Amino acid sequence: MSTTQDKVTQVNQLYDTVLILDFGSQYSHLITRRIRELGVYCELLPCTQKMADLHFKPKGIILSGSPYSVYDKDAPRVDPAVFDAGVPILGICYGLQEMTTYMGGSVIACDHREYGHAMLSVAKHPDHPFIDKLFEGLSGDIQVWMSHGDQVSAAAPGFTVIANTRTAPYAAVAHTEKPFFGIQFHPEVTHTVDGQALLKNFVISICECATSWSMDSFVDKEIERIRNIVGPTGRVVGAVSGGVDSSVAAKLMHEAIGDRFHAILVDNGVMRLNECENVKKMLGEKMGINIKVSDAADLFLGRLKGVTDPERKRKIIGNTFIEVFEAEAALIDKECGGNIEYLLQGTLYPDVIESISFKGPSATIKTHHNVGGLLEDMKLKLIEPLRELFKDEVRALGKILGLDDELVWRHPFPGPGIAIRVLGEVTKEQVEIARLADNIYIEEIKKNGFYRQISQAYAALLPVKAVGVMGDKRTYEQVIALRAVETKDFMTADICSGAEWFMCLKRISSRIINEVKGVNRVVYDISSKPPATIEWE
Ligand SMILES: Nc1ncnc2c1ncn2[C@@H]1O[C@H](COP(=O)(O)OP(=O)(O)OP(=O)(O)O)[C@@H](O)[C@H]1O
Ligand SMILES: O=c1[nH]c(=O)c2[nH+]cn([C@@H]3O[C@H](COP(=O)(O)O)[C@@H](O)[C@H]3O)c2[nH]1
Ligand SMILES: NC(=O)CC[C@H](N)C(=O)O
Ligand SMILES: [Mg+2]
Repeated sequence: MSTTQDKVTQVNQLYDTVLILDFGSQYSHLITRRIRELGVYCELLPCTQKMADLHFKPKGIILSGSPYSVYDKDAPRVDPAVFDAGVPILGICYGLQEMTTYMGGSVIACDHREYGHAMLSVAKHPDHPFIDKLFEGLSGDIQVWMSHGDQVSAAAPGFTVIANTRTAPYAAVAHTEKPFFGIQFHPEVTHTVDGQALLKNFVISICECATSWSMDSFVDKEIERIRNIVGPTGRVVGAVSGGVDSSVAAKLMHEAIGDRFHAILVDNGVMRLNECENVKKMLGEKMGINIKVSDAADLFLGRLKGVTDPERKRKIIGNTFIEVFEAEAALIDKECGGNIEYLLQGTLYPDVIESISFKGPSATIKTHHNVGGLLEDMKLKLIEPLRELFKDEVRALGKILGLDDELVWRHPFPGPGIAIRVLGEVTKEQVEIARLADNIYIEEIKKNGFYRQISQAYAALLPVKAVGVMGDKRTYEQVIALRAVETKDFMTADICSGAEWFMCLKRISSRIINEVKGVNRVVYDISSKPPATIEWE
């Protein structure tokens, strides 16, 4: 799908950009993270990307690792034009092997798969000082991390060895005439102690990239870019939830086009305590964004009546959400004389990376957005200002844009909200119990200074009753389960633990049982993800 962004300058045309070609390694996105951390912009594209179709000129190219062997029949191949691009190339693991094979060397299966640490000895080349730039500042034995079953058995013509290990005579090679480098180990993982220094040598010293990628510089350029896309009269609608992604996207849009941006918050009846009022105040009054809260609580709760299956709940909420959003957007469009051309989405780079496949764009396309279904009907063009950013970059951007810390560091909150945290049937009464318990939980977490170290915390209401005793009387009430996890990417997660945290949980339990009617027991969920998930439904 072509976006409006094709018409205007793209981010990769504004910054020195390193191109990372993905051959399917599980670490490919880490290379992207590490280089961005150096202040250099880079993009990860599938290895099927043809150089001829590239809309920008990269300052350097990195070929990633791969689960394939270069001698496999269906192994992914590099576009030969990469080697004529006239820019430095770094092959990592499979990238080294593929470059070696293409350029006339050979690669064979090793006797033993090598997975783990290895010590690297670096050789100096006084005759070719350029070659030594890759390991500049790194001397003696270097601890590196390997993960391979194949290795180079003969370097390609023109290449020379620049480092070896006990078992890998070609652990690093370089071309003596061209700026081509290959390494068997993985500099992108933290187990390679000086990996970041090596990547820095490559992108800054060898590719000569400017370290201009920072959220400070991104703000102005992006605002300018949005203005060019939308034009002087165009209008934009966007769904906002009060979560960090949609709030940062909304703020950026507001800075760019002011009141021509129309934000819509859907009250689906399963938001947290006072959330809609708070988000309206924060985005509307504090940030000056044109925001409308659409009260659809009864509609959502009506459709959820009698539904207990988690997937059906999600579907009903997702579909109803789209319906309400479309109706509101149509109303706004009418008010503005049919001027709305664009839909703002808070898509992040991980969504983009997950949607591409190293085998090429046709292999897997994941629909990852709950408002994606709007497009066909509404004929709106997409505008996604966070499309190139990782979550931590979005948070940094939020800070620069002056968003409150409370908003910037907000735990993620799922679109289906409390409906997937009330197990079993979702009724107004059950939502209210979960909502009050959750409010006490989060309030205490903040008061006791745990909020920032926890990645996500919430209270769920279980559809079971337990016996208790209160004021000498038997009680027979429901159970609240508390969840608190630490995670970087929400794909895997550990539970929060520690003596102080448990003391805090005890106080929270007592407050919930005393203050929330209908609850006489609180349990703490100690399951990690996997095998459990973060949400209960
Ligand atoms: N109640 C809601 N009203 C309007 N839009 C919503 C609502 N809930 C979710 N959305 C839309 O769905 C998108 C996806 O939600 P998601 O929770 O992944 O992101 P977020 O809320 O912006 O940030 P976070 O992940 O930090 O919660 C939001 O960016 C927003 O556009
Ligand atoms: O916007 C969202 N819509 C959803 O339908 C949804 N389901 C789960 N989540 C959030 O995703 C992360 C991982 O959750 P799970 O471990 O439960 O899959 C956690 O952060 C969850 O809160 C959602 N977010
Ligand atoms: N990590 C990798 O890139 C591995 C490449 C290749 N599959 C090997 O085993 O050597
Ligand atoms: Mg959210």
